[in-house]
Amino acid sequence: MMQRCLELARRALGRTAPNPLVGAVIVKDGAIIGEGFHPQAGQPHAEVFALREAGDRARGATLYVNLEPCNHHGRTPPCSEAVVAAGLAKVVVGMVDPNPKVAGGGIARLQAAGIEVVTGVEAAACQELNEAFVHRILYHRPFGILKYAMTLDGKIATNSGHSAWITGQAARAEVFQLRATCDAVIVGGNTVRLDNPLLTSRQVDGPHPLRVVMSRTLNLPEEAHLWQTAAAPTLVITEPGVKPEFQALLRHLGVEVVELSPLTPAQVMTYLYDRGFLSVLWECGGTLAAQAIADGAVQKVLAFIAPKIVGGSTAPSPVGDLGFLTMPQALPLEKLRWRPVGADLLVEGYLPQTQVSSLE
Ligand SMILES: Nc1nc(O)c(N)c(N[C@@H]2O[C@H](COP(=O)(O)O)[C@@H](O)[C@H]2O)n1
Ligand SMILES: [Zn+2]
Repeated sequence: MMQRCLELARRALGRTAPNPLVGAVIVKDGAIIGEGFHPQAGQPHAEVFALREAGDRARGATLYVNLEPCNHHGRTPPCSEAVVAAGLAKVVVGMVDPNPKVAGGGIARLQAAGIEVVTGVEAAACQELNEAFVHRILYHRPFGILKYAMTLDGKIATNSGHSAWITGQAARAEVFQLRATCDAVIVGGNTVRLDNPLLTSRQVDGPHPLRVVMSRTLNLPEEAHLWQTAAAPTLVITEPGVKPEFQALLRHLGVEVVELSPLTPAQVMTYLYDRGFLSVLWECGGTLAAQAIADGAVQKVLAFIAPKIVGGSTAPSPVGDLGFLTMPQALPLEKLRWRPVGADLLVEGYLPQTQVSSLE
């Protein structure tokens, strides 16, 4: 039943920020009598949809939900009260809500009403599904994912800068899917100049991430796909007073332009946090990727590795200079996983939070 909750919750991937992904199932006499998921911030919570479907049959039933029912008045009223009012006998919870406004209060409210509560069911899967929400709550920043594609000899382009395509169709399809789950995708000016990317999820009805360009100089081509196609919203972040005429042109083309000082990954993440973002995908070149890592703006790394060798002594690599001089300084990835994607290999891992923030 908890797996079913996670399946329902995933239907809203990429659409709930700043809220978590939540699914709920109500079971009575071995049969599902109500289901729901949280579709979007401002909309009812998953539990409410499940309770609505179950109606009066919810009395004496069991609710399964991957996140503790809320116990506060936010954009919506507390689910704990709705669960108590509906007369449920038992609630099975995947994980406690790290939101300080909830943080065990929902469970305590249910128990005080005589409802049996079981917690920690499929806890690891529940934590992983909402890793961005948890990170946002704990660190007051969106969850950063660095994704890159490289050859087996560690190059993201040839000596001359040519990079299309390193990986095959299956890996590229997986990246489109990944973009659909993230709230923003960030590149630097160099990527716009060299690759002219579209940065959408390629899905007809979206969701698409907000496409963010960090550019100190605004030396960007007027004809870039990002502003010549209305495929998804675009935000250009630069420093105060840079090229006001080009800024005006971008705004005229429907691009949002924001000035930040200093223009650093840390500052950009704080800005995106304030806008309510949960997850940010770094699809940038090596220089910006290194800055993002050093600023603690990357929590997870997704490396697509193509089984080919391109060579080249000046061919770029995915992460630029981190200022390390000895191998023991290298950042070890944790919770490593790998799997084939078509003819390529995807390696996933997490940067240790303490080690990275000590670089700041
Ligand atoms: N248990 C649970 N189910 C859902 O469907 C949810 N969206 C949440 N979210 C929790 O409540 C906060 C948002 O409240 P409002 O949507 O503003 O009322 C969110 O931060 C989570 O703590 N929980
Ligand atoms: Zn709720």
